[in-house]
Amino acid sequence: MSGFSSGDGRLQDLEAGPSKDNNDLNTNLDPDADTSDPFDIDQTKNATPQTLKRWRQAALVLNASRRFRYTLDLRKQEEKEQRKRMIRAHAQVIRAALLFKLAGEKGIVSGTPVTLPGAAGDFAVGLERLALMTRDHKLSALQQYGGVKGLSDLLKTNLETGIYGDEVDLLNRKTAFGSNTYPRKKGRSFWRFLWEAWQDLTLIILIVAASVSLGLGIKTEGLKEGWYDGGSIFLAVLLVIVVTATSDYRQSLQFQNLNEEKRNIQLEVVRGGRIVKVSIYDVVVGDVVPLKIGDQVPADGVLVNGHSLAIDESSMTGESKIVYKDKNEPFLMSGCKVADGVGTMLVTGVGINTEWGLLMASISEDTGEETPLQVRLNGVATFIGIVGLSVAVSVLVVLLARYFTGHTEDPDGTKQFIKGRTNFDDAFNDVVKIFTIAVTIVVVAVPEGLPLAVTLTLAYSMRKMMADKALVRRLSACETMGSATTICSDKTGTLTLNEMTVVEAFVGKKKINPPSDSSQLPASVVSLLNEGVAQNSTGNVFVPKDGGNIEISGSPTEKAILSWAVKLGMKFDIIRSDSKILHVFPFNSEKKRGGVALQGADSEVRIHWKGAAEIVLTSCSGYIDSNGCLQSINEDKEFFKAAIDEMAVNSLRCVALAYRLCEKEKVPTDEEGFNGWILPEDNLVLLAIVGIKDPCRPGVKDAVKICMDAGVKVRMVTGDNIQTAKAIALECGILSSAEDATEPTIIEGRVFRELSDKEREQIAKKITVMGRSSPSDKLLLVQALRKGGDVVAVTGDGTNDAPALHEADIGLSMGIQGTEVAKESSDIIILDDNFASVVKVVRWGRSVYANIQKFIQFQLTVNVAALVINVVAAISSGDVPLNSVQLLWVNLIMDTLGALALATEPPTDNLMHRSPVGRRFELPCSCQFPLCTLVFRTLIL
Ligand SMILES: Nc1ncnc2c1ncn2[C@@H]1O[C@H](COP(=O)(O)OP(=O)(O)OP(=O)(O)O)[C@@H](O)[C@H]1O
Ligand SMILES: [Ca+2]
Repeated sequence: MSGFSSGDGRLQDLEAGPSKDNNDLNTNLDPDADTSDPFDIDQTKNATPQTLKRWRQAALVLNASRRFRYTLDLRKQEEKEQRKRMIRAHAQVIRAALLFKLAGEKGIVSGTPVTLPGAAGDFAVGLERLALMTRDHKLSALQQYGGVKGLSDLLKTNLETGIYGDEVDLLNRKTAFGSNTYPRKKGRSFWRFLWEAWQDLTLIILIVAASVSLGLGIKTEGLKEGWYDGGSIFLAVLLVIVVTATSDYRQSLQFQNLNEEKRNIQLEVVRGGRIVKVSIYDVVVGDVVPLKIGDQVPADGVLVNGHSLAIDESSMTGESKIVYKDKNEPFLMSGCKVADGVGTMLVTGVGINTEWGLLMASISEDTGEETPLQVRLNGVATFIGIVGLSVAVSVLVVLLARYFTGHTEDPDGTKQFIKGRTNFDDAFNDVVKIFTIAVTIVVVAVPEGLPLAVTLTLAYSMRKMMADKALVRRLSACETMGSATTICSDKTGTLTLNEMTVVEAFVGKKKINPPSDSSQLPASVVSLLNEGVAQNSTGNVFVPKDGGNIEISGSPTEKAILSWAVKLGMKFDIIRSDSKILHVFPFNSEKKRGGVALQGADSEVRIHWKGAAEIVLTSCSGYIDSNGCLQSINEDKEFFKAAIDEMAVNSLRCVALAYRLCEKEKVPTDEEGFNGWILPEDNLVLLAIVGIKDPCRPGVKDAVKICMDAGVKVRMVTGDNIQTAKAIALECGILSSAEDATEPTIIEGRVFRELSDKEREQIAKKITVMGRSSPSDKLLLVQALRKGGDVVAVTGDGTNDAPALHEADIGLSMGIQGTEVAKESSDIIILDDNFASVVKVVRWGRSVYANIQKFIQFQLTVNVAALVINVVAAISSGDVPLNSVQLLWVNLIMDTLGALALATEPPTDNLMHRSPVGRRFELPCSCQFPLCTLVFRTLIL
């Protein structure tokens, strides 16, 4: 039977899982070995619906609704997909119906799309017409308004500086066009849960039995004495119902809150010239929203400008197709993801007026799912259930036989049943009693509480993890995290603070000290540098008119470089308007650089590149020296390489800035040409190399140590320079000494990539630090480690980390720096981006296993004890020592209260001093759990 370990009879420490010398971990890991056992699903994360269906069918369940609570509803899932398709097809009709219903419930949506033909509020364009235009992708309508520019005027928006954005303005927009919220499907009420808890086969049988026994009791013994049996059963049943309903209700509230949390995305919009962070619910029509790779399109809108902007519309259309957006295809649909490129959009439709909003309003989000533990405990429960059932049947047969053959006596010695003499009422009464006993034995024996206990424990640790800054997106991640054997963490932001400052700068061969002292440089160099920084950036610098502090926004690396340039004297707005951007190649982790083509006032076309220093350096053929003269780089390449290495060894992140001129003939003339234009990236002229400091997070060293003690290996997979990676790894204790740091302990992504599958699998275990990795290297590492039997947790923030996050046993995304796409592929979101929080998650995960083990021991001993006593007694004396009322109370305490109590046991420090349970968690089974406890319990009972 699955779920039962091979069991060598040794007594196990409860919280330990398998002991340290357990190295059969690797033997049964072939992922597709032995699929004959339906309960043998070691990863439910990417399990097929067929597999899930199979284990459900294989489980012996008396109370399906109880055991499969909070598991994935396969049918509903299908319905959801259908609904999505339907909404695409009949959006208008559904919207009308929904609004009608809402109006009936009392009109609560502001800005209901009424058919205002012309204007809406202060605006010269009506909501209905806007919605129609976006919905049907009507380019002609947009042209009628005078294109995006004309539309923005109608919406009183400035395409550069956004809407004005004060309270009055926002309110106006909300009343005219609605807000970006949608009516939620209401959660089920407590009464619903009560009602459902009652509909449970065994409980119904018990209620019937209780009624019969109550009636008979009162009839034969009078009201005063006779209520006792039936009444207690009633009371027990009632208690079970109330406790179950209450815990279910609380859980559902918890999931609702979590969903709220998940949906409340924070994003940047441009308002009043500055970039501000707002909640997705606060986006209004007219907002100008910058989009970059990994973002979710927050509302319906049109493209203002964009560069190779590609949108993944699969979440709406269902087909995974990447659509490129440009002037001819400017309509953006809410809910889709940016797959590539950068752009800016003008919001034209929000909330219920978008298809996304409609979808959200009409689909209830109960993301049930099963966890590996649940599956395997179902196996255990089924096994025990079968045993219990056979015992119950034999007890029933024995008791009935003894009764009808006249072998049973009342306490006063008279025979209970004498053929022909005992009247029907008495006999019926006694038979009902016997029957109740049999049913009770089934109820007691079938441990429906087992799978339930898992959910309870998981929900509890989920709540606790939340308090520890980890938002659990998939429940099963809690438990899987407890069995993790390795964590592949990225460096930037997780191990480090992500607070970057430029601390070293080379211009030419001259080290500028302090790095922002522009007096050491000729003006021509400074202005070229400033141009490269200001234009080749996704960040923004906002200088308040009233002379407040300068606000710099963007990714941490961008921010560091921008503020360095500001100190050098860069006037962001002026430089931005001095030259025209022709084309952008946005920064991505694969190429590790980003570029931009500019046309200056002198109509010269310059291409600026900025990226990982040693990579940009290889494309340079010259450099500008500190006097502003162009030099050939050939003899000096070694000098620059050494300079980069030196900065990297001091744990600095190195970024190089370079540029080149572009011949006029090579510049495309039309939009089509620009879209396919690959910016020339050879023959560059190096402008500067900057070293950016990003200090280690305080506390990370301790967290790494805790992991090591717990037998969880920490690996660093970073896009940064390998020397920088090494320095940080040493600093936070991932590498113990510099001598350790040889290949393959520390390896470059490129080297790893080029190995064969087999070789990769072999060396993956040895890798501790991987530098200059691309996101696909991360995926390769995860695959190799998993093949080798590791349970892998992966952290990631970038969009292209998504495959690795998906592949890993547990994907952890970063709440602050992480993109929406990464978050969506992850199982847990680390809200403070901190590695220490990851470690706390491990601890809670382990406590899940510990609690489940305790619960199983508790439940099994009681179960077996109760069964043994009854069988022995029934066969030997024809009576059972525990009557149904007593049995019921035992069961009640075990199944429900026991689960509640043991599920919420907090973890002990001991948990983090053991090796991880790995992929095969051993459940304590009949041959393992302490016999003495069993005997003891049997005696007590
Ligand atoms: N905005 C940027 N513009 C230009 N170059 C950048 C930018 N951001 C990072 N880089 C360069 O690219 C390199 C790696 O980037 P990548 O995105 O792959 O790693 P990361 O995600 O920042 O690091 P980690 O993987 O540790 O989280 C950096 O070392 C830096 O030199
Ligand atoms: Ca990264």
